Amino acid sequence: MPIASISILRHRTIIPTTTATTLPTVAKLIRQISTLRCFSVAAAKQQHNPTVSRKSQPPSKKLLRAKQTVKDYSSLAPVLSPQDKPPLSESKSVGTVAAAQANFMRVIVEPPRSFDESKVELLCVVKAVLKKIKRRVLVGDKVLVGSIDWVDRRGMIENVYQRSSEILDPPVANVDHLLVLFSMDQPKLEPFALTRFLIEAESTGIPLTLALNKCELVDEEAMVAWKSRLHKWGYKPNFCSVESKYGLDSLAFILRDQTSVIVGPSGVGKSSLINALRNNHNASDAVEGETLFDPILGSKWFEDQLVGQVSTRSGRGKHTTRNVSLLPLSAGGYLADTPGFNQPSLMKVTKQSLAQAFPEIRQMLSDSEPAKCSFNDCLHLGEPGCIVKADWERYPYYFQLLDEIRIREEFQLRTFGTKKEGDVRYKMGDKGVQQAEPRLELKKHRRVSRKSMNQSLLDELDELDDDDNLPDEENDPFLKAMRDENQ
Ligand SMILES: Nc1nc2c(ncn2[C@@H]2O[C@H](COP(=O)(O)OP(=O)(O)OP(=O)(O)O)[C@@H](O)[C@H]2O)c(=O)[nH]1
Ligand SMILES: [Zn+2]
Repeated sequence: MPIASISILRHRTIIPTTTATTLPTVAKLIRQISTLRCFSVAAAKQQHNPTVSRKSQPPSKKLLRAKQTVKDYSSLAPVLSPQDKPPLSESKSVGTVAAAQANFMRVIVEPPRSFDESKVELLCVVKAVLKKIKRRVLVGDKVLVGSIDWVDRRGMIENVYQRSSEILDPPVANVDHLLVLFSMDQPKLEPFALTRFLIEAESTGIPLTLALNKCELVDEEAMVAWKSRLHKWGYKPNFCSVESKYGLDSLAFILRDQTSVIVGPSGVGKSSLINALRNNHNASDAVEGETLFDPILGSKWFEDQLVGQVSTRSGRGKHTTRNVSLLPLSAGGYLADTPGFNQPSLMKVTKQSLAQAFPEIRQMLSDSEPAKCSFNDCLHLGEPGCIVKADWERYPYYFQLLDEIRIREEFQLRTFGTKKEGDVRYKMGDKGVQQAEPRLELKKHRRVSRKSMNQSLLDELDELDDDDNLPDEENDPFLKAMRDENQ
C-alpha cells in the first residue's frame, strides 16, 4: 500500500536555496520538524485521557490484563477491506470523515434508504476499542458508523476501511490527487519555488495536477511561454483565474469524484479557488441550488474559506493553527486546503529518490536501453556513461536540490547515527494497515535507566488498564450524554 508524505512546514522559514545551505539552518529545520511531530504525538496522547488511575494494583496483574486486552481487541476490530460490505441496519452506515475536531469527527454518510435525502452529516465519536488498539481515524478515512441517532445526528465510528494512501502533513487518508496551485503574478511565478513544490508533490507518488491562477493579470504571450516551458518539464499546466472565472470548469471536472489536497505558496489563491469551486454552479454536473449534504444545524466547518488574511505583522498565513477539513465540491469530490506556507521541506526526499521526482529524468531513463544508467545507484552527476544529460532547463535545480538533500542527510547521519532518525517511521499495524508514527526519541538519548523504563511501561499499561475497567460509555462524554438522554 503506498504511504506517502508531504511534509509541509507551518513556518515561514526560508531555507537558502543555493548550494550555500548552511548546517545551522538544516539543524534548525530538523529541530522544528521534530518539535512539530512530537507536539502532535503529545496531543494525541492527551486525547487518551484515562479518568481513573489504578496505580495501587500489582504490576504483574496489570501486565497480564494488558496482554489480554491487546489480544482481544485486535481480533475484535479487523480492518475492513474495500470490498467488505458489512450488514447495515437502520442505525449503521458507511461514510467519509470530513473534519476532525478534538474528540469528535464529522462524518458524511449515506442515509438509510427510507430517507429521501442527500448525504447526511453526523457528529461522531470513535469507539474506545479503536483507540485501544491505536487505530487512528484520519480525515479522509472511509468508516463504518454505528449507534446512529438520525434525529440528533450522532453516531459512533466502529471501524475504519483500509486506506489507499495517507499523507502526513496535513494528515489526510485516501488522497487520490494533489492540486499544485501557483499564480502567474502576485506572487510572480518563480521556477525554482515551483520546482520545490512539484518535487515534494511528486515524492508522494500521488497523481498531481498543476494549475496556474490569476492568469488575467498577465498577457497571452506570457501564458504561451510558460505553457511551452512547463511542457518541457513534463507538465501540462491548467491556467485559471478565480477573478475572471477562466478555467474553473475544467478544474472542477478534474477534481470531481476524487479526494484532492491543494498545495501551493501563500497568496496564490488556494482558498479563493476552493470557494469558487464550491459555489461554481456552472460546473458541468452541478445542479443549481443543489445541497451537497444535509448539514447539522449550526455546523461551520464547511463554510467558505477565509481569503487573503495574511497578517502584515507576522507575515504568516491565516491557516497556521487550523484543522484540516475535506470540503465537498459542487461538481463532486472533496478538496482539502493546506495551511499557508511557502517552503516544502523535502524531508521525505532522499538523494536516491530525487531523480525520480523529475519527469525529465524519468523520461530519459525510460527512453534508454536498458532502462537504467550504466551505474547502479547513479546520482546522474554527468559521469561518462550516465544517460542523464545536462541539456535540460532544470538540471541546475536538480544539482541544487541534490546538494541540499546531501547536506541534510550528512547532518542527520552525524547527529543521529541514521538518515531516518528524527523522521517518521512506518509500522505495520493490524491486518496490514500501515501507520505512520513520528520517532519521538533520538538514538543518543535512548539509553534510559531500567527504573524509568519500567515506569514508562507501567504508565502505558495503566492507560490500557484504566479504560479496560470502564465500559466505553463511561469514557465518552458524548455517549454518556446519549445514554442519559435515552433514560
Ligand atoms: N487578481 C487576482 N487575485 C486573486 C485571484 N484569486 C485570488 N486572488 C486574491 O489573492 C489573494 C490571496 O488569496 P487566498 O485565496 O487567500 O490565497 P491562499 O493561497 O489561500 O493563501 P494562504 O492561505 O496564505 O496560503 C486574495 O486577495 C484574493 O482575492 C485571481 O484569480 N486574480
Ligand atoms: Zn546516471
